Formats: sequence, C-alpha cells, structure tokens
Amino acid sequence: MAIFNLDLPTQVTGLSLGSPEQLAGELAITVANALRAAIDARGAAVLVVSGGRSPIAFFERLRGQTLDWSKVTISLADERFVPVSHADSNEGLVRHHLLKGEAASARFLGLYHSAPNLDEAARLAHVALAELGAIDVLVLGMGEDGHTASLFPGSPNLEQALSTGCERRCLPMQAPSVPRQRLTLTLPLLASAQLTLLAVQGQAKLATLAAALAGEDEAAMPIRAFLRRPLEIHWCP
Ligand SMILES: O=C1O[C@H](COP(=O)(O)O)[C@@H](O)[C@H](O)[C@H]1O
Repeated sequence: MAIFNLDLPTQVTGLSLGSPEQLAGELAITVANALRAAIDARGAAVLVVSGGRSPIAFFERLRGQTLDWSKVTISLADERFVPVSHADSNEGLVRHHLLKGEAASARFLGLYHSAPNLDEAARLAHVALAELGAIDVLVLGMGEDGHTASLFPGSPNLEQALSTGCERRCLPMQAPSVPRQRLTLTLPLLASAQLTLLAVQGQAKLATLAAALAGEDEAAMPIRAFLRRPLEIHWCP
C-alpha cells in the first residue's frame, strides 16, 4: 500500500492527517472505539500509551471520549527512571494530561518504582506488569533514530528486549539523550497488543520511516520490529 509516498507492507496501514490537532482527534476516536469494543466483549480494556512530548494533545482528546473509564487499565510502553514529579516522567505526563475528569477513574499501572538502581526498578516493573492483562490497544511513538518505546539502538539489553523469546516484560535501557536511564516493555509484550497504532508527526519522522522500511536490521532501528507486524500509522506534517 502506498501512502505518504511510502510503500507500506500489506499488514501496515497509513492514515495521513492534516494537522497535529486532527491527528490527536482521529487517534483518540480510534483508541476509544477499540476500548469500547473490548469492554463490550469482556467487560474490561487495557491501553498502553507512549510518553515523550507529542502525545499531549492526544491524551487531552482521549480523556474527553465517552466510555466507562472505570473498566480501563492504562499503562506505559516505556518510562524514564525519574520520580513521577520530574518533568521527564511519562507517568507524570499521563497523570497530568489523561487521568483527569471521567478518565481519572481508569486504573493506572506505572512502570516507575523507587529503587536503588535501574536494574532493580526494571525487575519491579516486570513483576508489577503480571497484573496488566491482555493489551487491547498499544499507541507507540517513534524517535528520529528509529527507537520506539525505549528500545534504543545501541542500548545494552536491546537484543534481549527485541527477542521474540524474551521472558522479561520490562528491561532497563540506556538512551542517547537525558534522562538516559529508561525502562521499556519488551517486544513480546508490546507485540501481543490486539491493535497497535503508531503516531508520528513531521517530515523528519517520515524520513525515519522510509529508512526503516528500506532495511532489515531491527537492532539498528527497533521500529522495524513493528513494521513487520500489523500496524496502523497515523501521520501528520
Ligand atoms: O523518549 C521517547 O521518545 C519517543 C518519541 O517521543 P516524541 O515526543 O518524539 O513523540 C516516545 O514514543 C517514547 O515513549 C519516549 O519515552
């Protein structure tokens, strides 16, 4: 399928939106529909979201969607090893922009734990994630280096985190930018989502997608692991 001048593999669909506001609104509707369907089917829904700066508008649109938030569990694809009060905390971002109003009744399962070191924090997150349940919707972001979640090219543990046989739900990662210490969900857990959406903005990230589609090496560009699986890309300039 060709969209944004990219040749997407058949299992990948692409939606081109006119602006960041349109992308946020469209993504919120898509996610809310999938959560409602999960609640109708089994009485509960699980949503995993990404952090960074770009999801803010999406979070604010999503929290306004009408659905039974008390039946929704929300977690993170990745986290920075900083306390929730820190400006770089992904949990802080979700608490500030998504878990407000009706959406405040959702259950939130965070990845950050106060621990003496990153390895121990990742182990505690791995244990806590046993309570997550099957993921209905995963919303990924992507960096210009081709990282997604906190699966960073060149990080120790990346090979293990990208392995389909990885038994850890969460592993410690090192990012090239501060805060360097990260926690990431691993590929088997991320790839188990019923619906995976990738939200990307701007020409630079489109060029990253084109580069990712042109090669094979997942360790060089971890987003490739998701371009081989069913994926819905939402892009805007
Ligand atoms: O560090 C991170 O980067 C990616 C991309 O963030 P963005 O602000 O450029 O969209 C994000 O998906 C990930 O969750 C975050 O921790």
